[in-house]
Amino acid sequence: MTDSRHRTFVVMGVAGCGKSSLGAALAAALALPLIEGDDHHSVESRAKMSRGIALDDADRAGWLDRLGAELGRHAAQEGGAVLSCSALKRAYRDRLRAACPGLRFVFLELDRDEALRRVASRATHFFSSSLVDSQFATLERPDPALEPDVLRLSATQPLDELCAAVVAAPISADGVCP
Ligand SMILES: Nc1ncnc2c1ncn2[C@@H]1O[C@H](COP(=O)(O)OP(=O)(O)OP(=O)(O)O)[C@@H](O)[C@H]1O
Ligand SMILES: O=C(O)[C@H](O)[C@@H](O)[C@H](O)[C@H](O)CO
Repeated sequence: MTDSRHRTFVVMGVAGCGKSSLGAALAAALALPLIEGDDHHSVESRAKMSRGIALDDADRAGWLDRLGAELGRHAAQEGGAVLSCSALKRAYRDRLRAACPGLRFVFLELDRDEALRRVASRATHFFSSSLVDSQFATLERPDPALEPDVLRLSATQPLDELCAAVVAAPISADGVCP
């Protein structure tokens, strides 16, 4: 029986990996609400990123708490949700896990050159392409042994294949991806 613990997802990774694209596709495929992480940054954080200044732990703390609260609310009221959120560090992911137990993460892996190409090709987005290197410097890749609730996928796969892989991923009795 599927419950909200099995239907609450965070699509994570560096800028440009495809979080928003896969998040939207997954939310549509599973008829779940989408929480776009970028919509919940403070005005100050968005201004920093537009100026090419990377966020730090303090900038991200309140943002992660707002996202955790949104996840918990949607899980309780709507049986799940899909969140697009960089969640670059283990501590950030743990903060979300604490706010919404049973989360499943989807890590979209992308190399630096392709991330830079994708970010630089977006003319209107607030995120400065000069920040791509800082995203990789901050990223703590999930260790499968320590974070078994993370499904790793190559971000270069076509969107429909990524979406199908998440939907088909096995779930163990405690709600994590084996
Ligand atoms: N699977 C994919 N294959 C090829 N291109 C993709 C794929 N997914 C997304 N893209 C493209 O990569 C760019 C970045 O995608 P998207 O905005 O979804 O990434 P993001 O991780 O949400 O980025 P950010 O965090 O900076 O907002 C877009 O131009 C999008 O069309
Ligand atoms: O943690 C962060 O540094 C931010 O969330 C960034 O990752 C951006 O929000 C995003 O990637 C650009 O849209």
